[in-house]
Amino acid sequence: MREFAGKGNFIVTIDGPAGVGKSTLAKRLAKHLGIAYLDTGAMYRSLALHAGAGVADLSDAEMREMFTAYSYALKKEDDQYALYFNGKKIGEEIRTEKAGRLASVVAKIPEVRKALQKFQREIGEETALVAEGRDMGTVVFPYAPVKFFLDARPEVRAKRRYDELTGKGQQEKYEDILQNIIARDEQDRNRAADPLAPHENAIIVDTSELDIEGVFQELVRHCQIVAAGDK
Ligand SMILES: Nc1ncnc2c1ncn2[C@@H]1O[C@H](COP(=O)(O)OP(=O)(O)O)[C@@H](O)[C@H]1O
Ligand SMILES: Nc1ccn([C@@H]2O[C@H](COP(=O)(O)OP(=O)(O)O)[C@@H](O)[C@H]2O)c(=O)n1
Repeated sequence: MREFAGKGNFIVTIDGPAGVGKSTLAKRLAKHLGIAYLDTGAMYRSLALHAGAGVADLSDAEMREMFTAYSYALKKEDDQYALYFNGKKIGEEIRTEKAGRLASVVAKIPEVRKALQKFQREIGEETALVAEGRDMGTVVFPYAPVKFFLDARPEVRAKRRYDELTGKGQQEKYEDILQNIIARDEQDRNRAADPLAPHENAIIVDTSELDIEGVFQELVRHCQIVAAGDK
C-alpha cells in the first residue's frame, strides 16, 4: 500500500460511538494487516481515572504542567499491543461505565485533547496503525487512506455493552447502560472540541444487523479496494 500519513506509515482509522464495536474490530483488523492497534479511548479513560473529573477545574497552566508529567507508550507484547500510562500497563480497571462517563467529561477539555492527540500522532509516526476513537479520521490522522465510521442503533450498542459487562461479572442494568450510552453519544457529538462525526471521506458501516464477522469482512473488503487502487 502507498506510504501515507505521518512519516509514511500506513494508518487505518475507526471512529464511532460507544459500544459499536470499534475496539473489537480494530484489534482484529490490525492483526489481519500485521500492524499495530491503538485504543485512544483507553488514553482518555486512564487519564480520567488518574486525574479525576477535577481536571476540568484546573487552569490552563496547571493542565499544561500536569501533561508534562504524563506519558503514554504503545508496546508490542507477543501478538498483542499494550498501552502504558505513566509507565504502568493500562488494564481492565478502565473498562467500567463510570470510567467511560469520566472520560467523556475530561474529553471535552481542549487542552486535554491537544495533549493526547500529540501522543497519538507520535505513535502514528513510529508505526503503522489501526487507530480507534472519536476523532481519528477527522482530527488526528486526516490523511489516513482508509477511514471507517462504525455506527449502530443505541439499543443495539447498549445490548452489546450489557452482554460484555455482565459477561465479565459487572452488575449493570440494561436500562442504565442505554441511558449512559445515549448521554455519552450526546456529549461526544455536541461538544465544541473535536465532536464525534464521520470524516467526509469516511466509509460508514452500520453494524446494527451485522455480526462481528460480517463487519470484519466489510472492513477487509474496503481495505482491499484501497490496496488495489494503489497498485
Ligand atoms: N457487530 C457486532 N455484533 C455483535 N456484537 C458485537 C459486534 N461488534 C462488537 N460486538 C461486541 O460488543 C461489545 C462492545 O464492543 P467494543 O469493541 O468494546 O465496542 P467499542 O470499542 O466501540 O465501545 C463487545 O463485547 C464486542 O464483542
Ligand atoms: N479519540 C477519542 C477516544 C475517546 N474519547 C472520549 O473517551 C470516552 C471513552 O471512549 P471509549 O472509546 O473508551 O468508549 P467506548 O466507545 O469504548 O464506550 C468517549 O466517550 C469520548 O468522550 C474521545 O473524546 N476521543
